[in-house]
Amino acid sequence: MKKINLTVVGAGSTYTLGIMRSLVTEKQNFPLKRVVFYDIDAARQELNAKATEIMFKELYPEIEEFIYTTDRKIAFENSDFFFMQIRTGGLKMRERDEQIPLSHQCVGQETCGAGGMAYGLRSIGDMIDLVREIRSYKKDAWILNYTNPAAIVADALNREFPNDNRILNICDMPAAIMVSYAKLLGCEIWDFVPEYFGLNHYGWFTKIKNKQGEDLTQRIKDIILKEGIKAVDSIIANDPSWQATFKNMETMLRDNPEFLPNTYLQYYLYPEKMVSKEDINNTRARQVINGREKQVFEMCKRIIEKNSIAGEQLHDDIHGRYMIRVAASLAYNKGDIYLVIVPNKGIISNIQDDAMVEVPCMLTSDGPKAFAIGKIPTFQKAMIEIQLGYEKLVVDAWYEGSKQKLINALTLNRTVVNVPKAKVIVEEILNENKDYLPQFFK
Ligand SMILES: NC(=O)c1ccc[n+]([C@@H]2O[C@H](COP(=O)([O-])OP(=O)(O)OC[C@H]3O[C@@H](n4cnc5c(N)ncnc54)[C@H](O)[C@@H]3O)[C@@H](O)[C@H]2O)c1
Ligand SMILES: O=P(O)(O)OC[C@H]1O[C@H](O[C@H]2[C@H](O)[C@@H](O)[C@@H](O)O[C@@H]2CO)[C@H](O)[C@@H](O)[C@@H]1O
Ligand SMILES: [Mn+2]
Repeated sequence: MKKINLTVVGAGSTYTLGIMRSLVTEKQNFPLKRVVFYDIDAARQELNAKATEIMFKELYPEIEEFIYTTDRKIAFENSDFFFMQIRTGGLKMRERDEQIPLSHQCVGQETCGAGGMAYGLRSIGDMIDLVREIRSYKKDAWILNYTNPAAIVADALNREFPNDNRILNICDMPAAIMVSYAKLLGCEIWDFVPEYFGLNHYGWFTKIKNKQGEDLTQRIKDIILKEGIKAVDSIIANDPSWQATFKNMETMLRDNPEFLPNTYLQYYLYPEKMVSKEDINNTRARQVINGREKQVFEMCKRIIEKNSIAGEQLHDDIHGRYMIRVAASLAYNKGDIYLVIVPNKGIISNIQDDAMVEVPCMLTSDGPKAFAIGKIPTFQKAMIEIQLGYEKLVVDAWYEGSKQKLINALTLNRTVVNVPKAKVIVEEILNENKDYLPQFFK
């Protein structure tokens, strides 16, 4: 097996340490030669880097070189794989994305509704810029993107790099849900062959089989309706907000038992309930700042201080392992099946071709190959079409600097709908994001 050179872009992320620990778990599947960290925030990255260096010395001495840098040339010129996970504007801007819609009694969320629109508008420019520069050094490297909102980022990257099938947008949510299904059945997520369709954070599992071909769907539904379902992956197991989200998955299934829903549908199906449980002064961003972000960087500091990971609860996680397994299937032409986000091009036959859809794909060194899904039912088709209209209008608006298209986008979005609300929210979001979006202020 040829050993891989990997670059992590946005290496100051709260997820970096978990991904690095997951690389240890997956070292047989995805053996590494060199790891490079790149971030624009040197101080933030350095904490993750110094802790990672210590962990690699203890658990992954086979890695020949580990460096961290803010220099793009050093970071980009020699890698086979790029894991992208930036957050333009940071968690501080995430908080504003959540607060602005909430102040108008609309869902305030990182990737859904008006908050997702604001975050999408900020992410597009940085992501296009980064991918363009990576491509100037490495034409054939695999670029695996986690940067959110993945639906909007995927659409923009597909417009900008239409013939580049080595850019894959990925979400860990379906995998995290499957980890919980696996727990219910007493098996492993890697035993599952999922059938799923939708847009990112907006989809449904239609079937879950095991690798022996046994259909497990009804058993999973029955257990959820009888016993409930819990978040069990290491990052989210002890998080009350994620447990509440998994509880809502049960409600969604009870209200419509046709398919197994993605957790994120809660924001579109129960927007009033989601708004009513929020505290505008303690939205999810604030919880992450006081929770995951604090814990991760405190752990880094302890590891650096002790010069060892001994005694630390440093776990692998599905977020890391999913990305790494996707990468391994591409690198080694394994033909494994994972859910990724790809141009529709007839996969869902009654949805437009240029939709970026999240579907099962076989992953080989030729890139992702999706399986035909055919026609989807009227309810899901209509849900997808309005959301797709919203996503397309947001990306159009970014290119054109069109405020009207943003208002139209939010008018379509199930979390806003009313034109007067759409207008005032767009106005406030643009004002808050002036520095990131000069095209709207010409
Ligand atoms: N697709 C998924 O399912 C999934 C799952 C989890 C997280 N995410 C996404 O991963 C990203 C990281 O999340 P987080 O909560 O750890 O955020 P974070 O703010 O902790 O980390 C993001 C890092 O990106 C850096 N950054 C910002 N702009 C950059 C640029 N232009 N170039 C290089 N680095 C840059 C920041 O300095 C920061 O260190 C977010 O986009 C988040 O939404 C996606
Ligand atoms: O509110 P946050 O920052 O805790 O989470 C936002 C992200 O949520 C999903 O990712 C989960 C993932 O599903 C789970 O496996 C584990 O890794 O935790 C992640 C978040 O904590 C979602 O898929 C992402 O797109 C969101 O950014
Ligand atoms: Mn996601």
